[in-house]
Amino acid sequence: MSANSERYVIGVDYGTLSGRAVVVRVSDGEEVGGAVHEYAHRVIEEALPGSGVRLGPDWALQSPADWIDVLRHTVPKALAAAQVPAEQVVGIGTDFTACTILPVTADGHPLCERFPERPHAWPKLWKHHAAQPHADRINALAAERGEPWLPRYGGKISSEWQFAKGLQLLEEDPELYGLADRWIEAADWIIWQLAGVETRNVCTAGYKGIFQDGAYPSEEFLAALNPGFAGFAGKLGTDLAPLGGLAGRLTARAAEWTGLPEGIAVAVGNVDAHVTAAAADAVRPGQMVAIMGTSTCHVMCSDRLAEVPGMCGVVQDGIVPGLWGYEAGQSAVGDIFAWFVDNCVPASYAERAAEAGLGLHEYLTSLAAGQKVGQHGLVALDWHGGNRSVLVDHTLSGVVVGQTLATRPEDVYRALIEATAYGARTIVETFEAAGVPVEEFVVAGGLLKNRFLMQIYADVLRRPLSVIGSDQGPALGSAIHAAVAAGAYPDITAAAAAMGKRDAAVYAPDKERADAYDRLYAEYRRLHDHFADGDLLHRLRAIRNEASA
Ligand SMILES: Nc1ncnc2c1ncn2[C@@H]1O[C@H](COP(=O)(O)OP(=O)(O)O)[C@@H](O)[C@H]1O
Ligand SMILES: O=C(CO)[C@@H](O)[C@@H](O)COP(=O)(O)O
Repeated sequence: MSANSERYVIGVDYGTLSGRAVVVRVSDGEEVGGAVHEYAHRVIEEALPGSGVRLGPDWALQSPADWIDVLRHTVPKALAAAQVPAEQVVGIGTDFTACTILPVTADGHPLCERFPERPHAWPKLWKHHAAQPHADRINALAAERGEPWLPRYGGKISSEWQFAKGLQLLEEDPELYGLADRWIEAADWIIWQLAGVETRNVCTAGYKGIFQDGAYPSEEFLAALNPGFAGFAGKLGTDLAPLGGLAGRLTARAAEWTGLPEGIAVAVGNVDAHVTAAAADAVRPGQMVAIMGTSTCHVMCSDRLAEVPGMCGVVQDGIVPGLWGYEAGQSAVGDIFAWFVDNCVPASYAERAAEAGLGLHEYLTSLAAGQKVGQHGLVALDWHGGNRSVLVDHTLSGVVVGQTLATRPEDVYRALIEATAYGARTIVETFEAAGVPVEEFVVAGGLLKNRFLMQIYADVLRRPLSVIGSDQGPALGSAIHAAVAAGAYPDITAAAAAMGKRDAAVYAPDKERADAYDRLYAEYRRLHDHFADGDLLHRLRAIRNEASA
């Protein structure tokens, strides 16, 4: 095929701090150009932009204007970097963090445009954890009534999800709740902006919107939570669009933002984690893909339906049509290392790192890598951002046990990395115990760059790690969905086989280290089970909240 008859697709990935676009060749998945745009407002955690209105603990918001800026900046830059004429682009696909969700009017305008001084008018980012009390009530009532959907979510829904955040909106700002004609995932809102039509994708509706077997939780259930909540599902959508489907065609307005031709295919919205499975060509049953960045998401297709305790969810067609899609997760992974580096390392370390020409992560890693397994005498719980799986409790918090006067920053840094690996092993073991085998563990995401960390995971998990062949997994995955929506491939599996990239067994476990880690993992599990009921950690959280109210 001559260069100017090649077809290309654009994948846009909306992350926690930035958005990126890649231009991808349809025939083989080659990424020919890309661009990143940092959100001007980053994560809004302390005060609202403009008004300065203070936010409570565990709040995390984003700005929709930042998302449009990503389209304006990254797509033209990525096209220029790729030296691909816009006329050769046949489709665009996007993925978002989930459940990043916002109240909008019937024509799609975010309420924060009209009410910028009201916290509940803004999109709540996935890691907004202030709806935990609402999630607790939903879980308690669902368990009491034996709601059939609850086991599909491992026995508990998360405070990150649509219903918990929606109930918080109703109870803390009922007037805004009334003004919100629609309550929509950012994953679907961005498609509305691109294609001019409101669609709801199967993936976010199934995992974050409790849509199971063709229905949301009943009006009766919702009314029992709060009579004003009875009609909440009316703000969602029941006509769900399949993954890889065509949501619509690029509007003139979106063509102007992006420089792309009006009328090209816009793929149905999707989630960053779930699209990455296609990017790694890992959409067959038993291939668990761990997307390791600020948080870790574990996604896996399976041909069997099982109730895995503490999983985020199992959704029919949730990753690719025709299979059950499972998701589990760890709320904070890279975020824990970032917290440590930002708050717990003395200036002398920063100086030595700078002298060595290293960042603090790399410097601490180089020091930690010289130790034997267990030499630091520590075991930690990776709960600094709460526990998504398998405990589903965001009011749990981090624990480090075994510190002495000899404990050094690199010891704690290594213990925190190990804790996240133990958390991943807990998830894998829980799936297998529930009858859903994990046959291959595939890693994607920003933490791949830390080879020492990857080796710890291989040793702790006692299994080889396969690695995605792209450092822009979600954006590549979105591009693959765009190719399907544009009709270039019959389905996601075929497109993933042609365009996705994976190297098998890149990290192999070392038997001696794996044996040593078995002992430490047993200690982690004891500590995990000891603190799992949240008795002490919940009390501490309540004291903190009272003191900072
Ligand atoms: N060398 C490193 N070792 C371990 N963690 C790192 C390293 N460099 C960055 N991080 C962490 O990786 C996370 C960013 O991951 P990335 O995949 O780029 O982001 P995102 O999850 O937002 O897509 C941050 O939380 C940061 O603390
Ligand atoms: O919750 C999900 C997927 O369901 C993720 O979007 C969320 O953890 C955010 O992921 P990142 O840490 O931004 O990669």
